[in-house]
Amino acid sequence: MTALSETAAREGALSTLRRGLRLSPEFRAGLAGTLALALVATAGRVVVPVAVQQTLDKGIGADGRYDIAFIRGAVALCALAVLATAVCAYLMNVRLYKTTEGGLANLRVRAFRHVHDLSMLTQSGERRGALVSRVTGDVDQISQFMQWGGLMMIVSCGQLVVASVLMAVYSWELTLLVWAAFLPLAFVLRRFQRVVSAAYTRVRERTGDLLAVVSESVVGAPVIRSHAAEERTAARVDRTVEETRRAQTRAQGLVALTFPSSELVAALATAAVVVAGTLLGVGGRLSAGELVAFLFLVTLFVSPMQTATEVLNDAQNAIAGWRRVLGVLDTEPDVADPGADGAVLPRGPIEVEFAGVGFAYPGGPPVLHDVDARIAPRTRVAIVGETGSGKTTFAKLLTRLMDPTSGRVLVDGVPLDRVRFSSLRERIVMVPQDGFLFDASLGDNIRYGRPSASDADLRLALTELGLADWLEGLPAGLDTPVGQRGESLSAGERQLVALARAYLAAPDLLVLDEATSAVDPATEVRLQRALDGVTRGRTALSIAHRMSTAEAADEVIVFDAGRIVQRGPHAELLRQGGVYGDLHASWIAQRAI
Ligand SMILES: Nc1ncnc2c1ncn2[C@@H]1O[C@H](COP(=O)(O)OP(=O)(O)OP(=O)(O)O)[C@@H](O)[C@H]1O
Repeated sequence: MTALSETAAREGALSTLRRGLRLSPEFRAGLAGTLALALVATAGRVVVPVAVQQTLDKGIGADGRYDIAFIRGAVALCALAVLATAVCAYLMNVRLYKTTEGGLANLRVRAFRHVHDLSMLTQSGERRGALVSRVTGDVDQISQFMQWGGLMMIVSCGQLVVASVLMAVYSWELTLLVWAAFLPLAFVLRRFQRVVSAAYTRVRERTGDLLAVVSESVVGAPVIRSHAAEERTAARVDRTVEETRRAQTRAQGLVALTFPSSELVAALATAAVVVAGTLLGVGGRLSAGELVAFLFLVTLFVSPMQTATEVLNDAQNAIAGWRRVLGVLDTEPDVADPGADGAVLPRGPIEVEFAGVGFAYPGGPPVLHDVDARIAPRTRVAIVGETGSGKTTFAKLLTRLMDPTSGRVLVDGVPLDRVRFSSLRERIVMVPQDGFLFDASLGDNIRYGRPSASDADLRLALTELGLADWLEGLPAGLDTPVGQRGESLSAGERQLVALARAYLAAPDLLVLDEATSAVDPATEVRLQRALDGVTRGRTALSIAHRMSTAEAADEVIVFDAGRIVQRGPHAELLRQGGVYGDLHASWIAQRAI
């Protein structure tokens, strides 16, 4: 599987919510206590209507006389209830914030780790910005619901139950009337929820697209400027902003429809209660105090119905967010770590074997066909071939960034997919064409290969690679900041850092994708020297773009249209001519320009 899982996208809202909540067991921590607080907070609210009813019916007599002590007691009870409700609501809020923040932080970490575990192919199936939004914006949506909507849901449900029970105590006929008015609305809301859910899923998708387009435009700013494509890019960003706005407006519009309908039903229910309550009162079956208390309770019953529309809004947004986060977490890494069951490679130069290896990118034609090759330990091999002949694909299979479609890759006789990731990443290191530098100091970037290395270790490594003079020439030595993605260094210097990083990591098999960018003669000499130092005594495969690398290698492997067509030392291949002869001729011609 290479695309992100679609299971979550097809799943119903409730099942997504259930699965999402199960994913973060932290949400359930201390839930009983929070619910108890919610119950007290809700129960406190019904004290006021009951006290009013008691005051009207018992505190004030029909003859106009009143019992001041009774009324004082009722008022004091109300004040106490209001205070208790406020304190419980505060404590409940604090508890919910604590548990949800903890749960969401873990969810973010898990989603982020999982993105890292996914293979390169899966990651490239989704735009980077959209992947980022799954770990950031989508989790934020969940957070909003968990901290406000979720709370309201708990309180509202409690309020609905308590208000209904108390209303029934006063008059079951009037309670039936209120329920009869609201039941159709609840039914309609439930159906409507599906439409709203789809609208919010679209909002989350558009937001992900927006992040992807904006981040691509920022990262690609130099290319955009150099091709004077600012207007085209701005138009693309504008279009995505507009699509996001439209999706948001539609979703909010749908939700807005629910609010007036619940207002309307509330007004109708209240009017019906007044009329029917008066009739019951005239018939002697309801006192004035009971009718007033009932009307209070109807307000308590209605308010959860009204907040339900806002909660629905939040819940839909959160469910859409959960769908996208689950989409990441449901995706099985197709290049999986065998973990503790896997093999650990013993230290020492590595032997590599490709046995009948074939590979096709998802949905594409085969790009490697039946590749057989054995590379002896400590051999320095240059891989050459026309562009698109399959060299990088070969290197990615060797470093297990992807698995072959057919055949096997073995290191020291062990199939690569049986080797533990920890052992694999320690023993086999790939230096990509443009080794990514982080926005930190030069020293920290080199240390990335071995975090425990001291400054003295770094200096020694650079000296061994013949780069001591280069380090001396830098304004702040190892503390020199390299800027974002290493932009403060030249392309050649970035390659030097990438080589030093690999040298410090001391792998036993080194796979180098030689950079194609032209460098000045002094850096070229340094690079050659560093390359020699890094590969000495190790099994090393270099995807060679320079003739000098092929000449210096023990052996050259020539790729053509996904097959190995020639193999041997440079001088012998030169004598043979063929594809290597043509490549060599074009290198000579390039150098002459
Ligand atoms: N991520 C990908 N998805 C689909 N096809 C790809 C992908 N990467 C490479 N290919 C295709 O696979 C074939 C081999 O590509 P590969 O990058 O291995 O060639 P290469 O010899 O390293 O080329 P170059 O010297 O230009 O880097 C090409 O036809 C390329 O279009």
